[in-house]
Amino acid sequence: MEKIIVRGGQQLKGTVRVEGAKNAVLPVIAASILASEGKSVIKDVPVLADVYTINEVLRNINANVHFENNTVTVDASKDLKTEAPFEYVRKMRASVLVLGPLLARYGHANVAMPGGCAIGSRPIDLHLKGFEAMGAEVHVGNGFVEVKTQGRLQGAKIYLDMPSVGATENIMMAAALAEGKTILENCAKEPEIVDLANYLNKMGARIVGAGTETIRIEGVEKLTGVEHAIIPDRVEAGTFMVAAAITGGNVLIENAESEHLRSVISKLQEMDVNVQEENDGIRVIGPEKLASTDIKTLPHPGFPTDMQSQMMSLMLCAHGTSVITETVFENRFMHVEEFRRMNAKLKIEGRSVIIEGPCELQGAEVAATDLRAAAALILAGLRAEGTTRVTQLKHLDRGYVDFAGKLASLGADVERVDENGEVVKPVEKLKNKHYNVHKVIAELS
Ligand SMILES: CC(=O)N[C@H]1[C@@H](OP(=O)(O)OP(=O)(O)OC[C@H]2O[C@@H](n3ccc(=O)[nH]c3=O)[C@H](O)[C@@H]2O)O[C@H](CO)[C@@H](O)[C@@H]1O
Ligand SMILES: C=C(OP(=O)(O)O)C(=O)O
Repeated sequence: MEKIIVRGGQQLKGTVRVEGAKNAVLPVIAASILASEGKSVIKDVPVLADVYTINEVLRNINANVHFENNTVTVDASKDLKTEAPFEYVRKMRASVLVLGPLLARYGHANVAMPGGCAIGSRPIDLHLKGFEAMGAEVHVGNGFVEVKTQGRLQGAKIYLDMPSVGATENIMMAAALAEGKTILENCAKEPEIVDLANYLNKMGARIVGAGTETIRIEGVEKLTGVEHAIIPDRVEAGTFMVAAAITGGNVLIENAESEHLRSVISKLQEMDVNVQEENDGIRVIGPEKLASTDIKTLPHPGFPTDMQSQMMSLMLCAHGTSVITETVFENRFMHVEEFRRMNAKLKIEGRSVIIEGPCELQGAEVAATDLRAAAALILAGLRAEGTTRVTQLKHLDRGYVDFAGKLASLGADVERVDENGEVVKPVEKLKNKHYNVHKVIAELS
């Protein structure tokens, strides 16, 4: 089994560059199948397992997809199939984002139901209610959700019970090709929603209001492939900000967009971390003594749930009592048990975790329970006494490009090895696993 081995105690110094955002690129790649003519060229794409998974979903429905030099090219101009099987949705819930585009373009989609995952039950009822409001019939059975409509979808007024990111994206993509006007209220305001709307508008869509509570979409008859560069990953940036802070280091996080990170910056400052906004990114200088604070996760612009476990690592090292309250997902505390193995003093009370810091963190063998927990355990390992070994790295590879390598370039004593103790290069491994087969097929055809 592969593991990341961290020997704690090094202060991180230097510059690290943030990749394109996983949570922006997945909906953008899904949206590319709305283009019935022209090629879509998506740039600044991170080399992540999730990107390969969404590419596979698209290939499986007959789109032509290439991924090279951080660029994904999609040609969806020929007729596509309208089904996405469970093997992809199981690996990555964002596969359900093909529902809206397929429904809007073909009047039909049949996608495996995503099911629960380590952070909560994660239903898609709001996506489906939106499609129904636009005239689609929804049928759930045998582990699949089938949506269909006679003729085009009809624009509608839709109020989301909660500002779901995925529902906002799926409905916005469907409405882009619907007949008439859709008004989507109480929608998600995340930067990734704005990136998707910008991309759709370049394709020919007519969307206004993305990034606010109300999005208005005037449906158009067709969309065309275009070029688009993905926004920087605010969660990867935030994770490196914590890495700098937890080691008392001094790191410039290049390409980090401070406007997307206001809530994270504000909490770090409350903890006495020095955060400086520079022209090319954000510099973070860790203090000698971290102050405690409280955090409540909320939809954007509130504190992001995807930074909750990393901030928990930092709070373990802060002086005083800190409280984290998770309001977005009902089960996103699986990492607490793993932190306890590292001598962390914390307890769960309902939807909150109470942390008594500073804890004398000790290196231990721990298992990642989800994507962000993987990063959080490695961050704690940077500060712990002794050696930490983190397993279950499939979670990490979903959302971080060579996390161990980037930390090592900042001076961390960290390496990723396989069961024989051989050093693993995750990016090359991913490329070899996924890319070559398709390259050969493309060259032969
Ligand atoms: C690929 C991607 O972009 N993933 C992000 C996206 O996930 P995702 O789009 O799945 O998250 P949502 O915003 O939809 O989920 C937020 C909450 O709404 C609930 N809900 C959602 C849809 C629905 O139909 N019914 C319902 O009850 C969920 O169970 C959850 O409790 O936003 C989350 C919240 O910021 C992030 O943690 C994920 O990293
Ligand atoms: C929860 C996350 O992603 P996903 O929605 O793809 O599971 C995440 O990025 O932290």
